[in-house]
Amino acid sequence: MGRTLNSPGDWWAGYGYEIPTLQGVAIKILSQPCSSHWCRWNWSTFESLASAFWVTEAPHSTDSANLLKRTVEQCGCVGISFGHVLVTKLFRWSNPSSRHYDAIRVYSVSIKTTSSSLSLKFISPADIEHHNPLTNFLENLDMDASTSTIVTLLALFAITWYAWIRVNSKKESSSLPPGPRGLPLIGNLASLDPDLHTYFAGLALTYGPILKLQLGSKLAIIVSSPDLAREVLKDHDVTFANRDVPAVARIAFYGGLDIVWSPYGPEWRMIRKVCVLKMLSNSTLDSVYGLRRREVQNTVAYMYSKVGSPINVGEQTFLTILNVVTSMLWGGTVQGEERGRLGAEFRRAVADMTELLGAPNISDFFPALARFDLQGLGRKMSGLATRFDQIFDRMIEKQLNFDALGDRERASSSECKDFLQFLLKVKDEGDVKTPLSMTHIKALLMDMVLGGSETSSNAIEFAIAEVMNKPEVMRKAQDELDNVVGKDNIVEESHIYKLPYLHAIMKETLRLHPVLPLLVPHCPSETCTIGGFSVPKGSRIFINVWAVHRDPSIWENPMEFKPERFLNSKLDYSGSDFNYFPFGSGRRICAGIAMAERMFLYFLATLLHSFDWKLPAGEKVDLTEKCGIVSEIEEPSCCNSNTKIIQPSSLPVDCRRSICS
Ligand code: HEM
Repeated sequence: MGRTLNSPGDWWAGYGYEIPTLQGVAIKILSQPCSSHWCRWNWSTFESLASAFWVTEAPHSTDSANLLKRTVEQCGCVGISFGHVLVTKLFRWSNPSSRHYDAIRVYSVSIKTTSSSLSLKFISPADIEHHNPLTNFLENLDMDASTSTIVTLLALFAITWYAWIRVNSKKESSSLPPGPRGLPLIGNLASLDPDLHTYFAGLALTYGPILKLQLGSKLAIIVSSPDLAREVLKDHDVTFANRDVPAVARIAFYGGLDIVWSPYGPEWRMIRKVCVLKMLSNSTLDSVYGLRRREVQNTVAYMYSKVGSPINVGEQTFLTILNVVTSMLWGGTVQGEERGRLGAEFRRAVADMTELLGAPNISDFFPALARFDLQGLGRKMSGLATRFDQIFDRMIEKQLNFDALGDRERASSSECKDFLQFLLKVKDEGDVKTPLSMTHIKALLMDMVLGGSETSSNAIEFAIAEVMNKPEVMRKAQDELDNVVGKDNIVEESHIYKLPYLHAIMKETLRLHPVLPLLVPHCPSETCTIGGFSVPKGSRIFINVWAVHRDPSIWENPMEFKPERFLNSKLDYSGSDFNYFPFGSGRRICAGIAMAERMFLYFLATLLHSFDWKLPAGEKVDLTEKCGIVSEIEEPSCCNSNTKIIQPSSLPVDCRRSICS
């Protein structure tokens, strides 16, 4: 069913030829660009449009076929009749009084071109609508010749464009990664499990290391192998350095003006630089070691007062980290009586927020429905965000009043003591290119409170729970601490660099429990090829670091908590090895690694050095994970449950130091 035209200039007007229903086609291969108004397309345009072409029948008579041929010759350079233009005109020439053509049908053709030949392959007419709506439409319109030509041209353009889109979208969908078949409209939403990381890992076993899910109108791509993670986060780092911002994140993070959700660009660079330099760099962290020390010691004192009775380790850890973060931000902490009450309340609010951030939301899958907030997640997030906003407002006001009261020395000092003060100073100084607004400042505070507290405290809680389930690991860590710190000394941050086994515990904890198991979803700014598959611009990319960290082809006995595997390993948190990247990799790697590492090691070292921890005989901590965007232990390691008691054992037998506070 094809015909090849071998030489430029060769042309063919078939009449009832090759395909019985095809009555006539005018083709002339253009060897020269054409100047005729009939033919606006030169050869290269012709080539580029070739895959989305339309051929139109000539009028239904031998004469008109000849006329067609003659006309083509007269025009000198008419290519394949683009849709109806030629035919319409020809028909009018052959029978100017009639507006009726009884046999016009449109067939789509796929045209393959090489430098000197053009082959036409007619797609079965049965597949194609016989009464083309455009033709009918044109027939029924009462137009003069020039209007008709304009309308025809416009329609033609629309058809060509539509065909081009269809051909491309077909091409695109055939090159997308594999994935489970979905239902019309909702795609795979019906089968989506809220524990995304385990659900995705299960799917990867069937569909391979890159797969797709259609979530309403949103395409999700899931990557679960080191090689493909490298392609996304290293080879195409810039393209994937964007975020697909969930609707609830816009609410919580002031429209996404923070570091985590900002699109890649100068504004993101500016706010990230400000935070990293002035809050999260090693030199700033060194300068505020006193704050960490004070908070950790306060927590130890609190635990000491509870020796012999159960404590909620997760809550205490969270509060310690939160106090460190807030005292770095604006000098505020929660102490005394408020500690238990506010700690729990604050923790719940932060956990609720991160849970909402990871929750499947119809507003994301069908953005047109976002304004209805069908699941009420936006409303919930608004309520939580307002509480934080009020705290930020109070702190900012306090800071501004403090400066206005004329603590001149402080106000004029270039040495800003806390981060909020520094941010307000940067805002007032006003960088013209990328100014920092009050909304930016609040968005950054939200990043630090949310990003800084729950991630680190959940990781520490996982570590304590794992260590408690493996008394031999606890013993080794305590032996190392006794050797380096001494039994009756207090752990200082300077000790942590001499504790390889403790480092190994941290790495192993983040291997088995990367607290952001799918990182923060990335989003390509343009369509890209990953693992040979097309990953369309705007899709939501989940990198399943949790699955990579448990891949038996990479890790021996991956489910076992075994810090020793890291003792002689070069793996670190830099994201340069895609077998292990709990903090992500590339441009959007975690901005708080230095702080997380210090807090984790210093706090865990202090807890293990200060107390013996034990579970009731025969008990194990259940480490089942629950995951929004951040994972946590499903059943908190808490005192409320009779079965999961974690306690520092009572003095004088078990407190490991003579000075516990
Ligand atoms: C154990 C603790 C932590 C872990 C495991 C962790 C992990 C991560 C991960 C996986 C990402 C996303 C990377 C990506 O999308 O490719 C991230 C982003 C981020 N983290 Fe952390 N994080 C921790 C602690 C912290 C702390 C303490 C802070 C700051 C106080 C922080 C601030 C941030 C920020 C601002 C981002 C966004 C970076 C960007 O998009 O440019 N994180 N973190």
